[in-house]
Amino acid sequence: MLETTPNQYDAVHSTSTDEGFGLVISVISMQLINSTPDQSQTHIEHALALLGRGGSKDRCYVFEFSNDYSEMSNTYEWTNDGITPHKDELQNIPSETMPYFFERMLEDGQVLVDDACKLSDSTGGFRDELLRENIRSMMAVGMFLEGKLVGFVGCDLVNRQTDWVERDIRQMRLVADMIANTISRHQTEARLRATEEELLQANAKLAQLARQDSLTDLINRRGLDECLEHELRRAVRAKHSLTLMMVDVDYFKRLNDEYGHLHGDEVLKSVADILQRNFKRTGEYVARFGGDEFMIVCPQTELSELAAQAKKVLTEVQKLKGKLGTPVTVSIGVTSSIPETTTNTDDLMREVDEAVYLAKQSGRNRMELNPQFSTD
Ligand SMILES: Nc1nc2c(ncn2[C@@H]2O[C@H](COP(=O)(O)OP(=O)(O)OP(=O)(O)O)[C@@H](O)[C@H]2O)c(=O)[nH]1
Repeated sequence: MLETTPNQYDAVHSTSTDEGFGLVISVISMQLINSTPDQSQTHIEHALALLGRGGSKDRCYVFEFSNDYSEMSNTYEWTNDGITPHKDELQNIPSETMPYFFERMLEDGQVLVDDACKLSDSTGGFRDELLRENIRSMMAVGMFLEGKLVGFVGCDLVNRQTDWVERDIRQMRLVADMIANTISRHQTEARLRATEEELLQANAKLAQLARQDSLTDLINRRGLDECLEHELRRAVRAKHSLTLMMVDVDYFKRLNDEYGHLHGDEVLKSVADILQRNFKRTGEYVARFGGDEFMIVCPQTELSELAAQAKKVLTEVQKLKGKLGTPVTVSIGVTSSIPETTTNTDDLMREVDEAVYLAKQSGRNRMELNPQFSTD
């Protein structure tokens, strides 16, 4: 919320003196310099209000041109009590509807009208628009950025007339410069923020890619290491069980050799899909460990439930033959425990590796628990 102190009020009621106007300008300047892009609307409108009240104007406004000057829009407006605002209806006004105004603004950088009733017929649509809004006197002063006209700041007197003097133009030009700089600074800051946001998103995407296996879209070995470490620490703290399951495609090298590498890739993707569908509870992670090996981390799961899930995986993988045309099976090793504070992820990896080895030795296409967790 912007506050105007009693001194500032005194000042805005006395801008007919240089001293009064100087004070108003310094108030406007201070507010605009300190404003951030999200305060832009409030602060620029407040600057227009100070300008309007000080100079007993009825309406003060900012218009911004499109890059090619084909149209202009009223972007900020202040109106005195009892004066109709026009901002909403003055959007994307084509320049060809007011050629007189555009030509004067582009050539002189300002348009001054002491009395709209005295404008000649050659001013066409511009005079008609002023009279339609009951504007007798108006002044518009160009806003320039690096020499380019980007819009204008203006004011109207409604149903009353004045002869603008040099001091009025000078004051308006100062405000126009300050507002132009503020808009430009806010646009630059907004662009900077957008770039920062893009960079953050790109970094997040890179971080995600660094943890993702490109063939299966599962998390990769690096991602698995992070998840397993995290879940292990959680299980130790909460004293609950943690299960690690390894799924290894049987005779995958032979499959590659006989049917080609691309076919091998299809097998890996299909197995990954099956695993993802079967292990998607909160805290469960499916990772491609490398080559034809997958790992699943399951916190707090009953062994009997895991055995059922593993059997389901074995069955679904066998059924891939229908889709892929070649027999596919996997061997599954499982290790599960309530970890000690001294347990580390290498321990779990070694245990699960032993379980898979056992499954391979015992004929493949089966699941083995690490012997110390026999379900018998
Ligand atoms: N198509 C394909 N093959 C891969 C990929 N990564 C690794 N491989 C192959 O996977 C094969 C793994 O073979 P092995 O480790 O000998 O295992 P296996 O033939 O499945 O034997 P068992 O595990 O004992 O049943 C190797 O031939 C690798 O070249 C991949 O991304 N795509």
